Amino acid sequence: MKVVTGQVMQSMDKRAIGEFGVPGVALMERAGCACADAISKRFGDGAGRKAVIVAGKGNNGGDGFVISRILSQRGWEAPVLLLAAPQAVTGDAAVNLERLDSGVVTSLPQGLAGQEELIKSATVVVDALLGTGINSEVGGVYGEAIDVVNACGVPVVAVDIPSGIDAGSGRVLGRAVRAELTVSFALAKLGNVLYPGTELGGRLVVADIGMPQAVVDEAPGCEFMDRESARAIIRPRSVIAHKGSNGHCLVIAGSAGKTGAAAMAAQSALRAGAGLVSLAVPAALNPVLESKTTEAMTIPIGPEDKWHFLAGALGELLSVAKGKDAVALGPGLGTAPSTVYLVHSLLTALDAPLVIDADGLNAVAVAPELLLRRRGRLTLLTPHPGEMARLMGVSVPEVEADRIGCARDFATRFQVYLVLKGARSIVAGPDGAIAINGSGNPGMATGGMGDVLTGVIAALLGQGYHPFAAARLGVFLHGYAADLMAEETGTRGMVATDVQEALPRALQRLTVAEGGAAGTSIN
Ligand SMILES: NC(=O)C1=CN([C@@H]2O[C@H](COP(=O)(O)OP(=O)(O)OC[C@H]3O[C@@H](n4cnc5c(N)ncnc54)[C@H](O)[C@@H]3O)[C@@H](O)[C@H]2O)[C@@H](O)CC1
Ligand SMILES: [K+]
Repeated sequence: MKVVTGQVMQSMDKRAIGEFGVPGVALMERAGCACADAISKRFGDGAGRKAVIVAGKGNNGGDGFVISRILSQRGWEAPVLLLAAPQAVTGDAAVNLERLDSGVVTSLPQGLAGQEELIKSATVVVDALLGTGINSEVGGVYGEAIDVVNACGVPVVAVDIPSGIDAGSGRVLGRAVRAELTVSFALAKLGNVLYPGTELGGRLVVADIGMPQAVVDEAPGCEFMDRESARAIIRPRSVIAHKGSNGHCLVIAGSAGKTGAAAMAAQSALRAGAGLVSLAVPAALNPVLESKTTEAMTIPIGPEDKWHFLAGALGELLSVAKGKDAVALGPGLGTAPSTVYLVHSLLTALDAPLVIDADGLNAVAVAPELLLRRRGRLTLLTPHPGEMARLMGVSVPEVEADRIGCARDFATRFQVYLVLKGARSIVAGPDGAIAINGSGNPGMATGGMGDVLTGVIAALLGQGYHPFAAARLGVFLHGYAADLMAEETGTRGMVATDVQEALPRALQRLTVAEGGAAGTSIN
């Protein structure tokens, strides 16, 4: 599913109207109608139902006027509380304001004070205060109105996006409405799918409002990874496949106390469909990993009494890496200076597609310019916000304030593919392309989940997926496996090996056709 910024959506509206001759009032009619339909579907129709529409003076309010008219025709009582003088309403919104029966609209330029009882008596409150036109922090009467709506205890349906959310980032501009359902138009906005906006919007429905297909197709946006997008990437496995044709991955991982990271990365690569997995570990750890893993082949590297990799392991590792289809570097490596040195040498010497995580990233952060010396070889990094901050030399809050910007900036500057992990992981390509992952849940906020993702992505790279496809499918599959686990056992107490073991089921669900896939509800 494509998602766009609020600004892109506004220019799409202009293009549809100016270039394709679609009247703005027709777009508004379909937008209002889609909201009314969603409300009817959720609450039914007929007498005894009351929708209180809280409207601003822009086109978001205009949609609210249409909703009032349509619900009234369906037997609802649908009063409009307009936070402006009627003469402040212009354009398509004014056309729809005039179409309302007298007595339906109460003009309240001073705010909602005194309307609390009416609002509390509603079946549903419709939030039509602010949409993509929001241009500053919300305060004054709009801010107070948002507080009243949030305090009323009645289900709220947001028109396009909860009022107060920045459509380009999902940020709360001062304060924002909390809705149980959001009906967004033509395409979802970034603010509908990124936190905290996505959480405040509740369930999201994206409605077709008759935007010309060319306008939709040509709009610059990014991909939101949902089941459909994952299915479009995933390739069927050949019935005559053999272990050699499903990719041989090498995992370079482990140090004292971190054998689990190595085991999970290797095992997850197998669970994500790798044909063969070799696991190179510091020699002293080999007995532990021999018993921890069954299908993966362990390769002891370096002196028998060493619990971490030494710089001198380069030659051994390069010969082990020969002929491998993908290499995963980093899980549980530790940060011993000689290991960091080894990672730097491997960066410039390894030819196979390379996924770097965890301590591998900490080593890269010391000298990120080494990435540029990989000269056209494929590199994929999977930092969490802390690692991203170290890679960029900025603070974690700076990363969190602009996750897409940071991911894109690093990926284009260092010509790598990058997954910035976290709720709604961001995938960035060296050309600046962006995807946002839609799967996953808070149960994943535990140690080892990153090692599982590294294994999954390495397996996909090894099977020949393009790195941007491997990263997008990998993050979705990883989160989707966790979602399947959560369906069964909830999110508390979920551990990384649970997700690892659910990977085959997630793959199976994504490759078996789903009946009745019509509809655009995404969560
Ligand atoms: N033809 C179109 O452009 C269509 C637009 N649609 C609706 O129109 C919305 C966008 O409409 P607009 O561009 O009129 O913008 P909005 O209705 O989102 O709000 C803009 C109005 O709010 C004011 N405003 C901005 N930030 C504010 C703040 N922080 N506090 C108080 N007031 C603030 C602006 O001065 C402006 O008057 C979409 O979200 C969607 O709901 C739909 O009807 C589909 C068609
Ligand atoms: K709204």
